[in-house]
Amino acid sequence: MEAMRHASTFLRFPAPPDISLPSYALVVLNQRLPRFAPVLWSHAKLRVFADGGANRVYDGMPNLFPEIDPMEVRHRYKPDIIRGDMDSIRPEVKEFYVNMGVKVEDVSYDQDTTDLHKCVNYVCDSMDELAKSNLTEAAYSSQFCILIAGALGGRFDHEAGNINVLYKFSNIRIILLSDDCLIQLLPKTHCHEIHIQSSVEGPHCGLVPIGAPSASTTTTADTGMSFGGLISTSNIVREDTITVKSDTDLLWTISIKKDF
Ligand SMILES: Nc1ncnc2c1ncn2[C@@H]1O[C@H](COP(=O)(O)OP(=O)(O)OP(=O)(O)O)[C@@H](O)[C@H]1O
Ligand SMILES: Cc1ncc(C[n+]2csc(CCO)c2C)c(N)n1
Repeated sequence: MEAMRHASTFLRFPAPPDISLPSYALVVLNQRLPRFAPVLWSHAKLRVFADGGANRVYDGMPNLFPEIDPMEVRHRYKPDIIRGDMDSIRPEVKEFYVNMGVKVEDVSYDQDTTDLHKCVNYVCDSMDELAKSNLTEAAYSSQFCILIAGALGGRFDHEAGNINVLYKFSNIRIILLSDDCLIQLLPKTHCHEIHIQSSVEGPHCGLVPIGAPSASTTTTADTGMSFGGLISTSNIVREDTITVKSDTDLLWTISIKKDF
């Protein structure tokens, strides 16, 4: 079985010279903007604000650059699109981005999917176009990922909806991020090789079987896990590379360091 490689090199600043960064899109949600948002922004191929996520960049990005005029900062961080049901973006924020020429797409006719889901659909459609023009299918699927800023914290229904998007799009690498941790899905179709970036992440980590119980998950040892039974939380990363193989899809989570 083919090993899938994971490495949160996108968090490292400056970008490591010896390792190529994955090609990724950035989606900003309506939750506290991570302090490392400018690092994620700088290498993103596509930048999308999910509805009220626009308010977070408009209000929060200037705070990360206190020495620069707030309006100048806002002009520097211009997204490719703002998409969602448009019930959270403030009118003056919408006007600001529309005046900059940003497309604002109201997709409120769909009341069965969240704004994050709608943004992931947009990224997939855009990347299909890019893939056709630029990359081979294999290179595209192995390298490309979607980083979701502001996916955790606050309302649990939103967090659950965000995690559900990982399962709905299990064939795409999607990484949920907050200031404190990241979460991604490890599909059972692959064995996984996680290369820990110890300057920016760890040591706390977990493997959580939310969708279905696991009769066998192998890391350093072999164990069964189930939600309601044993789950692997409050672990400490002890190796540079973690390998995981399971008979069920698992959530991988690791803490993000406070001081990088
Ligand atoms: N507290 C939160 N925690 C995690 N994710 C959030 C939170 N608040 C919003 N989000 C994410 O940001 C996206 C956009 O948020 P926004 O508030 O604009 O959405 P919404 O669909 O209007 O939500 P609501 O349910 O409040 O009407 C949501 O789809 C969700 O993915
Ligand atoms: C069973 C069920 N529960 C809740 C909603 C409502 N809902 C889910 S996503 C969404 C859009 C939010 O931006 C809304 C309103 C639904 N449709 N079906």
